[in-house]
Amino acid sequence: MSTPAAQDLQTLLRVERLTTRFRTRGGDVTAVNELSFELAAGEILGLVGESGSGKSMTGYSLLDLVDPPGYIAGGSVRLRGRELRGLPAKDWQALRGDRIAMIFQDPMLTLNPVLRIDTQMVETVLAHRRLTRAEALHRAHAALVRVGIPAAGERLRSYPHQLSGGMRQRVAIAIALLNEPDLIIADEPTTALDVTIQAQILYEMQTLCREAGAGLIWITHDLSVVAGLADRVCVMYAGRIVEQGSTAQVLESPAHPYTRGLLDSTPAAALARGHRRGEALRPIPGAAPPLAALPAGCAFHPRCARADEQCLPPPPQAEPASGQRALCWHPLPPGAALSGPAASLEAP
Ligand SMILES: Nc1ncnc2c1ncn2[C@@H]1O[C@H](COP(=O)(O)OP(=O)(O)OP(=O)(O)O)[C@@H](O)[C@H]1O
Repeated sequence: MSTPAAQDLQTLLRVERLTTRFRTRGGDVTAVNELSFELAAGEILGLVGESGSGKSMTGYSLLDLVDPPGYIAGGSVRLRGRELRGLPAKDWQALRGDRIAMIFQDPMLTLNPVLRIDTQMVETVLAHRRLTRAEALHRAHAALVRVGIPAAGERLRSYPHQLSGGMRQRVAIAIALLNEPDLIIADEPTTALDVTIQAQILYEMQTLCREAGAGLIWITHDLSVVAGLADRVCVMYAGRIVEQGSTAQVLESPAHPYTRGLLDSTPAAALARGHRRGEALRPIPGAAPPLAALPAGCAFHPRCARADEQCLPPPPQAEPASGQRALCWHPLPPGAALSGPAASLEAP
């Protein structure tokens, strides 16, 4: 039998009850609410949800990059068994860009506009590795090739403003991969790219994770990206993970009515499930609530056709070990028909 410490080592990342709040004039609001999930080495986790559900803030919280008025209010983040919460700033500097890398929606959060690409990449390598400049440059070149940048040698001598938006994003991704991190957190980095380039980058990221055993958290609102990329999925709503499980489980047989609603309002997913072209998609009625005015109990209940008075107390904690994946009093039964009418979601 393995000890808890040994189990921690097998699990690349273990997040328990991570909570992040913002101080506002009306009082504190909770943007990341008791998040718990695990990630194994070589595994890809898709973090999905509507805008404002807390996906990016989760990424920043994992990297201890929450700026005031935000603050991490509690929880634990362990990387290979090592607790990261409460680490001194110098330890975080050593970790970021080395063992943990983040790829942002905006590549200019990574790139320095006044430095050539080769300078930035070589500095990133040498900050964490005892290599010669020539070796670091070789590594930078290889990273650019890996993300599909043509004429990589020439690009290395460019400044960021000389590159297209798509090219800048690929350079930012190459920088994140430079030191072969254990954990990569990618926040919608391919949303603005052409579909062919997006597909190439998704393929490269998948290969990298499989070969190097890196864990990848891919933040997105796009379920079709998750379907093609992720091994497991966490679905977020109003700061909470409302459902998690394997990609096949969650996308083919969602247990939470919100996941079901997301799927029913996603064109690519709806088409894949046999919707006819031109057939109306079913958007989720209403809008996500502001954090400052979350409904009592399950935050999704005002938009949920399955809701009743039982949904007013907080929903039960999901316990994946027992097979319960959804934070819901009325989860959809396993294998509920997806191609037929969503009777359970339609207004009575
Ligand atoms: N400075 C702030 N003060 C108060 N609330 C904030 C602040 N910054 C972010 N929030 C809130 O935190 C919540 C989570 O935001 P986050 O950016 O993580 O959402 P998201 O799911 O990544 O959305 P998107 O897909 O649009 O990036 C949002 O509801 C947002 O209003």
